Amino acid sequence: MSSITTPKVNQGDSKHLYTVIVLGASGDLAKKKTFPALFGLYKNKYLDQNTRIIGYARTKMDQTTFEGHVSKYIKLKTEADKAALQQFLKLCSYQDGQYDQDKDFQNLEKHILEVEKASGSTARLFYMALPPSVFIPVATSLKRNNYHSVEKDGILTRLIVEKPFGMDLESSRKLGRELGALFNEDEIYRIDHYLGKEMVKNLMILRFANVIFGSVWNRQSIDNVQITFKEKIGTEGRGGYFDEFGIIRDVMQNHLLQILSLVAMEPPVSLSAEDVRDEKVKVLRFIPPIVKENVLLGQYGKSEDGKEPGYLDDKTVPHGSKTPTYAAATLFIHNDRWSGVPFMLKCGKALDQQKTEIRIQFKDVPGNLFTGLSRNEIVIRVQPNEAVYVKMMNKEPGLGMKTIISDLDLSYSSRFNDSVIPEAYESLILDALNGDHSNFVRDDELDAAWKIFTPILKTIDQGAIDPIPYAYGSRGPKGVSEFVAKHGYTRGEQAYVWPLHSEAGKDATGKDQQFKNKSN
Ligand SMILES: NC(=O)C1=CN([C@@H]2O[C@H](COP(=O)(O)OP(=O)(O)OC[C@H]3O[C@@H](n4cnc5c(N)ncnc54)[C@H](OP(=O)(O)O)[C@@H]3O)[C@@H](O)[C@H]2O)C=CC1
Ligand SMILES: O=C1O[C@H](COP(=O)(O)O)[C@@H](O)[C@H](O)[C@H]1O
Repeated sequence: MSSITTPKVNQGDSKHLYTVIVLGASGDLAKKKTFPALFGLYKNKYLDQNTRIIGYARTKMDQTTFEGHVSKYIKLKTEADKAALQQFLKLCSYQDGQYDQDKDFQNLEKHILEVEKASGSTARLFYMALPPSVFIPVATSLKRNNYHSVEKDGILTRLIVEKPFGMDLESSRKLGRELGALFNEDEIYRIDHYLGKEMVKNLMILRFANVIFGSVWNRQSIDNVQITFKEKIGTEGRGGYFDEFGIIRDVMQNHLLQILSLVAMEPPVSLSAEDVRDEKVKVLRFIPPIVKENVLLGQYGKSEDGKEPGYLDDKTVPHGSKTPTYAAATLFIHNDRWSGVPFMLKCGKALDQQKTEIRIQFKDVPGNLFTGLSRNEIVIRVQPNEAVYVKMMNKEPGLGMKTIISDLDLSYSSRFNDSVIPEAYESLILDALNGDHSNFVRDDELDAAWKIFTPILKTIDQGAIDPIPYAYGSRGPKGVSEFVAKHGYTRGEQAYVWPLHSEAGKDATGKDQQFKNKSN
């Protein structure tokens, strides 16, 4: 049985023991992602057992309430997990304070110093799980009251920053300038949690460690690429926040574009963070801004049965808002490898299913030896049910020479069933502790990304594109199939059913359902 690569066991930066300070510790992100990820690392011994965790936020909480908050989303499967959580909570403490008061950050400093004295830690990782409005005030207060350097005091400081990194090119640059005046680029870790997902991290290996993929990864062989993000849930509970941003800023400009850059970049000189990020920036700079003609927007309404509310039914959403909850956009990369190949990014909320996938569709087979062929596709399923499958034509078993569509299927659940896939946040926090920037967004990468999206976002913000309504729980707005077809995606003549590798996937005769497919 093969095993997937697990992060190297490293107790943080080799010579440093960390105190992790979570700012915004009372919030949603901290409770749903940050604390569970820190616990996951602790439990699996990727975090030094002497690491200390301090929460900081405005809400007043005693230790018991804080522990309840830390534990709320931690899943405990075994008795050993329960025991580990009790040990983990002993490492956690909380301090309340405002986000713009020096005296409160001085109190935090006293708390950190006490913790450092007791644990012997020599490095601080500040994790900003905060809304963008307090981002710079907090960074300024930290720099004034809690910043140390290895050179001056033997203490290392690192800062993890969460998106959104601005609203457009201008605001992102302003944020970058203000943050850059406080911290060095090598102290900043901008999180795009999609870069911590197993299948996104797998992209470089698939591309650059397989000669069979490497040699066809270009415009000569590939017809079009789709990167799709679908969520079943709507904006429930965060409509007010979401309305300021819309789906393009929420998902497409960051998560999907990061995936695109890994799919499309040239091989890096080495796996070093700077070499990888140099290539990602380079490919983004070959992409001109998205034009209106290559965009389709949607906004969800009530579900067909009327049970699920529409986006505009949310009282926190401004009346008559045109904010898109669905977007499809086609980008082109004007370089030798990709010229003319459409990269379609699609994302939406309140859709028929949850999935994130990369679908690389190849050109038609030249000539007319066979008819009714479907195109080859490489599909990389990021989530759920991680998989890589290659759709290909095969001879239908039996007498005759009929073709049938089939697949080479690498489903992680059956191939790597003894391996645990780490949560994206676990992987990224470990990288930050280890000082590895490869899977974090560099400032010039951000700049290149905003250049692609800012003009179309301005057009959308002016209300110049009406979103097409779609029902909650549907495939998206009418026109999506035509949109992808316009940019070259062909569904093929043969119906394709995945046999599922289970009894449910067999028909009455015990044959895989796949063989019931109609072929030429
Ligand atoms: N290892 C694994 O896990 C494997 C799983 N499978 C599963 O088998 C099933 C079929 O796989 P696959 O061949 O890749 O998918 P299909 O080719 O059936 O369809 C996928 C693509 O076509 C689009 N699409 C779906 N329905 C329509 C429609 N009615 N009109 C136009 N476009 C449509 C989808 O778009 P959109 O998503 O945007 O709606 C998507 O881009 C999937 O559920 C897949 O996950 C297959 C092989 C291996
Ligand atoms: O950043 C975001 O991502 C989530 C989806 O993340 P996932 O890991 O669950 O796929 C999305 O729901 C949210 O709107 C967005 O801000």
